[in-house]
Amino acid sequence: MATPLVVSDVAKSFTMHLRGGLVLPVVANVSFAVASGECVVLGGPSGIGKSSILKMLYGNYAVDAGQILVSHAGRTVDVASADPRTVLEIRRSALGYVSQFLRTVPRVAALDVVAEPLISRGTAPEEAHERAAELLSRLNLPRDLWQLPPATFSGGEQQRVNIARGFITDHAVLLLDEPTASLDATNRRVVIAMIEAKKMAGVALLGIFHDEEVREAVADRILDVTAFSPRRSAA
Ligand SMILES: Nc1ncnc2c1ncn2[C@@H]1O[C@H](COP(=O)(O)OP(=O)(O)OP(=O)(O)O)[C@@H](O)[C@H]1O
Repeated sequence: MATPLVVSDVAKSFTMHLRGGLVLPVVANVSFAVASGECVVLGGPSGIGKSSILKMLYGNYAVDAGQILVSHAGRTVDVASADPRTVLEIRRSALGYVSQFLRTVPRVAALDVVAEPLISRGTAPEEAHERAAELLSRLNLPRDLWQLPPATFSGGEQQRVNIARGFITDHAVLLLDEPTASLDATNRRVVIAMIEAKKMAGVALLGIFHDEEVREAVADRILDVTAFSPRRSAA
């Protein structure tokens, strides 16, 4: 079976157009792979480029160089050079992402927000809603919130909706950007167990976790992003 995620020689810099075109190099020569059933955690100090790496992998940020190979169902796609339509297709079928904050859509109920990725992959709405309800109940989201749009939910409630939405599919690769940052200890433990279940199912996980307890519990390997920082020698 092909390795689900292979990153090779990726580089990224930001050009600050409002600052006379100042170029800020963020990472260079980023090379690593995440195997099926493995959870790799991106480490290193604040501002070193951890979130930028996740955003490039998900196709939110363009890359200056390198390849981001995602394998799924016998084919491999390079997210770094894929056209937008292919990126959307790979997100739907193979590449999941739990961002730090939920992007709420007005007037869409929490249960529908969570069920949507399954429905868009062809699961019957009833079955998708059942699965969404299971996840929301596992994450202790009060049942009377399920039919409400999450816009007015607390930070931790929104984060749990976001986690449920990200975990509902069986994507081969799952990117996690501080999914437990706003959670209490009980729900952090639920998320740790959900990550363990994904590993058992053979998913390749790559995440950022500032919480040490969570990091220790889930990480098979910590990858220090300082090694990819072009600014490290200047620091
Ligand atoms: N869209 C952007 N435009 C310009 N600079 C950016 C942009 N996104 C990130 N940066 C810069 O890139 C560097 C890396 O930021 P990034 O958010 O990836 O770091 P991080 O390691 O995830 O930090 P933290 O742990 O604090 O979240 C920072 O210097 C940041 O200011």
